[in-house]
Amino acid sequence: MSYTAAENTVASSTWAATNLFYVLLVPVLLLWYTYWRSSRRRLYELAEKLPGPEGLPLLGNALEFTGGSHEIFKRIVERGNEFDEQSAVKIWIGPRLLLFLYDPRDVELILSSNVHIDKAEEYRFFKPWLGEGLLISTGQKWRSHRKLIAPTFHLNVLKSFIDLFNANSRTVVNKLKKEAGTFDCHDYMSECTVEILLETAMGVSKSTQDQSGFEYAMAVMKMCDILHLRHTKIWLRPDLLFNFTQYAKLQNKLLNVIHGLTKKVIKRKKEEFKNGKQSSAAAYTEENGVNKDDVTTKVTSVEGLSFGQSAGLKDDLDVDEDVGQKKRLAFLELLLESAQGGVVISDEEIKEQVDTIMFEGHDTTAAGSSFFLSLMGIHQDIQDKVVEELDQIFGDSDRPATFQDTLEMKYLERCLMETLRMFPPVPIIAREIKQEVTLPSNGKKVPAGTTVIIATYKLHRRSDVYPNPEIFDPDNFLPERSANRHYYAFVPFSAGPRSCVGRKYAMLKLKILLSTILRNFRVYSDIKESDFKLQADIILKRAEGFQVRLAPRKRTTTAC
Ligand code: HEM
Repeated sequence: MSYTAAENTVASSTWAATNLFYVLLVPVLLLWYTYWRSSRRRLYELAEKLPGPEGLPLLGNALEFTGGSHEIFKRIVERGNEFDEQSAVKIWIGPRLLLFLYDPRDVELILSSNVHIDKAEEYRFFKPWLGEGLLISTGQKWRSHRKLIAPTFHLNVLKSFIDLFNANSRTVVNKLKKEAGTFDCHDYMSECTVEILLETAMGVSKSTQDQSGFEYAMAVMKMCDILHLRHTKIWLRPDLLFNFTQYAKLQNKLLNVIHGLTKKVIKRKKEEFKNGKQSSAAAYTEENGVNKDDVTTKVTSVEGLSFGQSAGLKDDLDVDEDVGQKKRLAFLELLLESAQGGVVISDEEIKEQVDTIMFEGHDTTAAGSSFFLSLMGIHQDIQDKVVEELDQIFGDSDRPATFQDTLEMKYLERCLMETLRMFPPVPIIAREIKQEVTLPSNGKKVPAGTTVIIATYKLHRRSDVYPNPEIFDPDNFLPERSANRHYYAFVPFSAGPRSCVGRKYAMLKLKILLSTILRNFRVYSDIKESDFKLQADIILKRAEGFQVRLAPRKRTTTAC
């Protein structure tokens, strides 16, 4: 078939246009690249002066992140040790400059700031899951939602949860009785944590819950695996490539499970709210006659520490308990009440905050409690001391714990702190630096555009701060040892304006849960902490699972 004159004209002009496009594309790309490099000149100049391992052209140090989670974690820790003399270490992931900080003075500079509050670019992988929830939002939205949510984790509200913490701890003890031999305690801790969150922060009563708690916990764990892969595998970072992988399909399935639960929780709570039904905590308090006067105690600092952070540090959770009998609402109740006018918070925003609290409140405490049980299993002498303290508090009684009891669990608290020191469930915190800063530790300048990573795991193992940092020693948190320590040398819950909003909730719940378990069982572990295979996940975990054995305690009765 031959071309007509008109077809020939069209073909040749298309060809000319294509040629022109390519002729123009090259200089445009060159121009763009020159502009991009020159706009980053300051970043390259300052980065040059920061210490760090050599990288490859274009890829930088991205190849350090190959292999499984455990290998990556091990490699990063070993590479970090090579730079022990330095207070900060830079790496490049492609064009992104990352700076690891582990000197308490530098950590203070970032965490105490009201300016450096923007989360790193990497947090965007959470978006399909958590939307603009408290963990990743920024600016005015974060500020107003933080102001709204922080009071729902006030000590006065938390005290109304104590009976539910006790009841759920008893349930997990009964479930654990079925375990003979070695098993992974994380599954139990995870399920129980989800159920406690549903009953307390979400106010959904046990009778309306179903099996979805366990399903949810498993989906969260798999979601974290996918997010972790996106953090470490450079080719999974762009959405364009990720969306073509099998991980994207799996992510959609998991999000259906996760969002399915949150939507169900909000729907139920809205219905209850409409019908004027009170929350599980309020109902429990009323039914069981919890002393209302008990709800107005002053802020309590234990052994020089104030619920998970150094006593010298204060945040918006440490406001004076001066509200008297004024009613404070639990998390979801308050959000629903605030949503009535639709001005303070929208339905979509409530969903994002519920997803955020369910994630942040669940996986972190599940890991913390599982590490604690593993360490008790290893250090039998330390476990003896914890049990001795519990015996002094409870004697032969199998009564539930009160708030006052938790204040007396001083040795258990030290063990918990030491667990969070050695195995911080959130091993790194990342911020995007929008303004150039000078590091107090070495006077070096950090350029705007850097992703600063607070390396909590490494910070907590500094030998100049903690003598024998690799040894599990609860006495590290004796008041006399903590007194002169830099406040920012212990930040398992972060610190400053973006500190963990669930810090007090977590500490109170962990004390009741773990004391209940130890009042009922002796814990054993055959794996020493030096042999733990730590996993570089979003949340720090053991790759081999949290393997422990339990034996019933002699004086144990059916319930405590
Ligand atoms: C042992 C338990 C916990 C640990 C170690 C922990 C640790 C942390 C850390 C390190 C951060 C800062 C993260 C970052 O900046 O990237 C954080 C933030 C947060 N945590 Fe926790 N957390 C725990 C339990 C909880 C609980 C029980 C809740 C809620 C019930 C919770 C809710 C949150 C929220 C909402 C944020 C974001 C706060 C903001 O940016 O304003 N966490 N947590």
